Amino acid sequence: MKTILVTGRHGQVGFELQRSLAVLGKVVAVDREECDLTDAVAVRALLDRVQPDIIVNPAAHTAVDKAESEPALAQLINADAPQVLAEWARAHQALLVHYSTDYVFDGSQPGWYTEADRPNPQSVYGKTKLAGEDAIRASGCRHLIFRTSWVFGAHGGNFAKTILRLGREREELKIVADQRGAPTGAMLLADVTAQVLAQYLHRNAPADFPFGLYHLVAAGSTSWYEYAQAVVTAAQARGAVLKLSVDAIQPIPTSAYPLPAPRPANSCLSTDKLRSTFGLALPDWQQGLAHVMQLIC
Ligand SMILES: NC(=O)C1=CN([C@@H]2O[C@H](COP(=O)(O)OP(=O)(O)OC[C@H]3O[C@@H](n4cnc5c(N)ncnc54)[C@H](OP(=O)(O)O)[C@@H]3O)[C@@H](O)[C@H]2O)C=CC1
Ligand SMILES: Cc1cn([C@H]2C[C@H](O)[C@@H](COP(=O)(O)OP(=O)(O)O[C@H]3O[C@@H](C)C(=O)[C@@H](O)[C@H]3O)O2)c(=O)[nH]c1=O
Repeated sequence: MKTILVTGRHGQVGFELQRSLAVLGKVVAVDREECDLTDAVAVRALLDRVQPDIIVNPAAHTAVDKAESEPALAQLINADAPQVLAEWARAHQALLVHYSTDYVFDGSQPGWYTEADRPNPQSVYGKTKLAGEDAIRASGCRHLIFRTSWVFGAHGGNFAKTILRLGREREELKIVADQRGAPTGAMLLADVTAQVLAQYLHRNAPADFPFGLYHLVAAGSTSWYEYAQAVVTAAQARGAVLKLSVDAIQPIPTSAYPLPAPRPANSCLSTDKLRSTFGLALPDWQQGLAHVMQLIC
């Protein structure tokens, strides 16, 4: 039986991976206490003890604005730690599965970003996540990097839950309407990860598996403003008591909502490569959101 190590088990994606990967082998899921990614010695010791065939690393410094004031910590978690995992994977012929972000792009390009498009991150978070990708590629290990966007789930913190909380507290909300992307369910990310890993394992972990970088997001796109409207509409349909009505959400430009970290205006990622390589269909973002709203409302 294969051993699969999952980091960040209390995170949105780490939580869902424990369920999705259980059918593939023995899942060892660790949290920050058991595996502090800022401590390379401890990380190597854990890897030596667990001897994973597959390392799945959803753990990251995901506080986008906070990262601006703690770039060294973000670098340690988002770039240096993946390098440690990758070097161990390379030395032990293990597969490393890693997650990255739409924030590696500056968002100035129209249309859908493909894996061939040049990243140009504008935030510390985006820069350190790209450095993590680069370190994994440079290591020469077997790897799958899934770039995703706007992750939500029932477990953990995310934009949808923030809107629900604010909707209980406030009668009005102003939400940026000029940033577009695809809200992507943590469950979908975990399930697609499991599907791809099943193909890898069923083919007996071949050296010529199509490793590499894949964009993995739900189908469709929206703005944060429309996304907030969808959350409030779904919550009200489920009988949630909110002070906020959908009509009281106002669209604003990014310039009217200044934050420490810049966000890309266009976060839309093409999933053509993932779908054609692995024969997978990706549902609309609304489908995953409806499911999560059932769980949290
Ligand atoms: N959230 C999003 O919108 C998006 C996320 N991604 C990427 O997807 C992946 C999964 O994201 P998501 O599940 O939302 O992230 P979360 O923020 O929900 O979870 C991150 C996890 O990382 C853990 N972690 C943070 N610092 C350390 C550390 N020093 N040592 C060990 N563990 C640590 C956290 O531990 P603790 O529970 O103790 O805090 C937490 O469990 C990440 O790589 C992220 O960059 C990409 C695009 C969008
Ligand atoms: C709460 C709030 C946010 N916003 C805007 C700010 C921002 O532009 C946008 C999203 O807000 P947040 O700060 O919640 O989301 P943010 O932390 O930027 O989310 C990002 O997280 C990282 C981890 C990723 O990798 C990205 O894909 C993306 O999901 O909504 C408003 O306009 N009004 C509001 O009341």
